[in-house]
Amino acid sequence: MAPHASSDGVNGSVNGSARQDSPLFTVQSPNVQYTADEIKSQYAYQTTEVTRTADNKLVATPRATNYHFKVDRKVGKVGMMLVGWGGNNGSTVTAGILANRRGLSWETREGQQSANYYGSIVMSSTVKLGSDAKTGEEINIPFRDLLPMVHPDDLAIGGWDISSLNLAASMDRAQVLEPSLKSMVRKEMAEMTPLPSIYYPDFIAANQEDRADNVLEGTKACWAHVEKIQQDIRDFKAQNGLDKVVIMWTANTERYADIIPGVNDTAENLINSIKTGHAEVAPSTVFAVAAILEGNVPFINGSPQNTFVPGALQLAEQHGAFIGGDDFKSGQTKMKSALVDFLINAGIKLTSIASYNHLGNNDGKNLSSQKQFRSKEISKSNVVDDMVAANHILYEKDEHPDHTVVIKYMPAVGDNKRALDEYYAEIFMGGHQTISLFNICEDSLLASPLILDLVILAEMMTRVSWKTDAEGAEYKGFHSVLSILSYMLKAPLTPAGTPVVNALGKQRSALINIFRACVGLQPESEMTLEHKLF
Ligand SMILES: NC(=O)c1ccc[n+]([C@@H]2O[C@H](COP(=O)([O-])OP(=O)(O)OC[C@H]3O[C@@H](n4cnc5c(N)ncnc54)[C@H](O)[C@@H]3O)[C@@H](O)[C@H]2O)c1
Ligand SMILES: O=P([O-])([O-])O[C@@H]1[C@@H](O)[C@H](O)[C@@H](O)[C@H](O)[C@@H]1O
Repeated sequence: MAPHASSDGVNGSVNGSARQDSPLFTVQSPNVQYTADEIKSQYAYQTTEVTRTADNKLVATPRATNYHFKVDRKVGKVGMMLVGWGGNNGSTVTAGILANRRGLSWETREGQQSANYYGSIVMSSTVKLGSDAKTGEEINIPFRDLLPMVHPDDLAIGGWDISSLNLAASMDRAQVLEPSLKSMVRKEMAEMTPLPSIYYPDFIAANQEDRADNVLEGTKACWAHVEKIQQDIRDFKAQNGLDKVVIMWTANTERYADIIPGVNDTAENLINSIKTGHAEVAPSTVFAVAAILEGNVPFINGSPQNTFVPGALQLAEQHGAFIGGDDFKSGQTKMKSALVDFLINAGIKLTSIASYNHLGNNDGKNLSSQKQFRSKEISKSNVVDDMVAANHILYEKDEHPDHTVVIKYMPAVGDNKRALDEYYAEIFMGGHQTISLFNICEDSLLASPLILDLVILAEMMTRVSWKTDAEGAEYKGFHSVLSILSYMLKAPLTPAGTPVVNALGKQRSALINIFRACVGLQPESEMTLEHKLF
């Protein structure tokens, strides 16, 4: 088959094909074995265990835990199903894949523009592999070459929307892409039509009702909805000959669901609540349950609502299903998670963070409703907690900077969100530093690459397994909650009882170093002793 089968335009899907794995590098080590199908590694996980003495002194003890990792090298054919496919993000990421797949370039006011995957950590960032044996210079490789990952060009694309517009009309409605580019993908996009979806009006803003003309019967959860979504997944897989599907929620932000004992607090209660049509089960939770029960269908929540109520979390763990979320970290918050990390680690005491933004797209329209805004306010506000808590020199226990989040809907600016931030800090000897940022984020052009990274990395994790050195230990998958995805998310979901890390640098290092461990490589320490000890 050609590297990328042209889109066959089947409703709800666009065909793709698998790309074979030809590694850019191999690791020469007794701890790493390569076969045609697998990479197996033995890895000494180095940590430092800290204990406290009776007189409150700390004792640090190096520890090494041996793990065995196994990577399935066969990527197979992968599909991405977007909930909210007809939205700004959904139509933009779809056009982006088509343009890259065909190697398009188009005329803009600034001249000729070629398709790219800028903003994707997988496709457009590099990582340090090591140093040249002869010259000592850094050797950096594309992130995507760390492990055999699906190429976004090869993704089959499908999904659902409560709006019936085909993807060409959705692309026009989004007003994100250049007309010259749109004209080049219009025909293919026009052949893509979102599958009808479930619509429970109470969970999104009332101002969304005018686009809800592609909805399944029923305005609250029912088991038929779960079964219909599962059938849609199976049909999509069959139509495209897929080995795997990843589902991404990029539909509107929902209000938070109340956590109600007996309703959504356990897996059993949640399933029963769906079966009995309880009104407090959100569409996003119904999609998550359908994906979890379908099996081997990772479900990622790109929006801030609490899709993963306790019952959904328990169900995912019971089924060993991968879930991840919440809320793409695309612009204002991504900048914040890097800047706050830098300032506090530089010993500068942030005392106030004011984050305002206005935008004019449909996301902004939905967020103009208080309940939906509240979901976003929560995800945008918690992003500094871990960095503040880590520095007890600057902050007393439970002390934190003032932090406010304001979002206004201003239709005129469309998808080109204006983010205005002020960071106010105490510095040496009573001084103050004020950092004022004006950040025009083209929201969908920043979020679309994150959708690809989340899908590619979630699929990658379905092909990674691990075991300990224990006698008779069996390989198994990572925990159901994919906290490894946190770099792309504002409010990273983590396994119960584990810490939430928002610092952008730590998130990226964790992702890279776990992938390095899969091929038996220790983290890059950046010590470069070879340049210091001679
Ligand atoms: N930079 C960003 O764009 C960004 C960043 C972080 C989070 N997000 C979140 O991503 C989501 C999508 O953003 P967008 O700009 O594409 O918004 P959008 O409003 O353009 O698209 C959302 C789509 O979801 C559809 N929809 C709503 N309810 C649905 C349902 N139950 N089933 C299927 N489809 C449904 C709508 O019809 C719409 O087409 C929003 O929740 C937003 O908060 C976006
Ligand atoms: O990722 P980020 O730029 O901090 O946050 C964004 C918000 O500022 C914006 O108001 C909202 O509409 C987007 O969905 C996104 O959540």
